[in-house]
Order: sequence, then C-alpha cells, then structure tokens
Amino acid sequence: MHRLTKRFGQVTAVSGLTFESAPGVVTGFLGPNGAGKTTTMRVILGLIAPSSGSARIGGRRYAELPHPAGTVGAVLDHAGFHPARTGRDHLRVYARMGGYPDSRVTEVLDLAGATAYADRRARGLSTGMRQRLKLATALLGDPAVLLLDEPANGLDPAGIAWLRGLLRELAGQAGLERLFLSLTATGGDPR
Ligand SMILES: Nc1ncnc2c1ncn2[C@@H]1O[C@H](COP(=O)(O)OP(=O)(O)OP(=O)(O)O)[C@@H](O)[C@H]1O
Repeated sequence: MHRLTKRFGQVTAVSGLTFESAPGVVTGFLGPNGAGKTTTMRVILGLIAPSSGSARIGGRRYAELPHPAGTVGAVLDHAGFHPARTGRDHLRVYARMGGYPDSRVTEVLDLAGATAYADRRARGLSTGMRQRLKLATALLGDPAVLLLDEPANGLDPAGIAWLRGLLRELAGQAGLERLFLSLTATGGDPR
C-alpha cells in the first residue's frame, strides 16, 4: 500500500497510508470505528478507486491479477446470505462460479468449523455461524491472500481462539506464499 488517500466528499476516510504486509504472516489493523479499515480493504479489492496512492498485491493491482478470485479471498462484513438458502447452497454457487468441485465445499466447511449447520437455512443462523460461512467462502479458491474484515465479529471466546489457531495454521501451511490481512476495530488480536 503506497500513500493511499481516499476521500468521500468532505470526509477523508484514509490519509496517506503506506504499509507493506509480508508474506507468511498475519497482519492486523487496529483502529476505532470510522478509522478507514474497511475503506482500505475495498481499495485493495478494487471495489472503490483511491483518490490518490495505490494498492498492490504481489506487485499488481487487483484488477491486473491473472486469477483474482483464486488469488485473493475476502470476507467483507456486509457480505450477505440469501435467507432461504443453506450455507452449503451458498458455497456451491460460489464454487460453481470459481470452477471448484463440490468436494471443495465440504473441505472449506470443515476448515471453517461450519459443517454442523451447513444445511440449515441462513435466516436461522447466528452472527458467529454466518461469520464462519463467510470464512469458508473466502477459503474456496485456496487463495494466497486472505482479507478479513472484522473476522472475529460474533464469535464466542472459544471461536476467537479457534480463529487465531486456524489463521496461524493456514499461514504456516503455505509458508512464504500466503499472506493475511485482518482488519478489526474491536481489539481482537489475530495473532
Ligand atoms: N461510501 C461512503 N460514502 C461516504 N463516506 C464513507 C463511505 N464509506 C466510508 N465512508 C466514511 O469513511 C470513514 C471511514 O469508514 P470505514 O468504514 O473505512 O471505517 P472503519 O475503520 O472500517 O470503521 P468500522 O470499525 O466502524 O467498520 C468514515 O467516516 C465513513 O463514514
């Protein structure tokens, strides 16, 4: 990230942010509500254009990546589920779009600890359960980069401990090629 500034009208959401996130480590952002964490993430994903500065992943902008969906997995806080669909159905739709087999859906549900309620309709799921399904969705393409916005939201203390362990494990597995950027306002230390 090089000298990112993002303004929305009169509001400066991010001002001159420069940082580098090293491969193989979990990088966390801490900041109060409105500090610009989500905005930074949306710029990285190419969802909004920076006012100035640039965001690169492995030297390229998101839009220039040869396989963006397979390279970067993201959990955005507002990502929704169709209330009448099950978590598994939701994942199958994304798997089909990404060209991944249904067996990968089973794997990521397991990785995210969401297998037990994968066949329940989304309308009846708790915040923490949805959070795990979002994480499963982000893991579908076995991405080298994971961007997680408030990943611990809604998780109980055991869930937060589990999430830390999972992130550590995933970062370790892929060695130098995997990188995580986790953003949180709540003091949830992703390490
Ligand atoms: N689309 C938008 N239009 C106008 N202002 C925006 C928009 N998106 C964000 N902002 C403003 O930019 C600032 C940073 O918002 P952002 O959502 O990035 O903060 P955050 O650090 O993720 O906060 P939180 O912890 O509450 O999620 C806030 O003042 C917000 O109101």
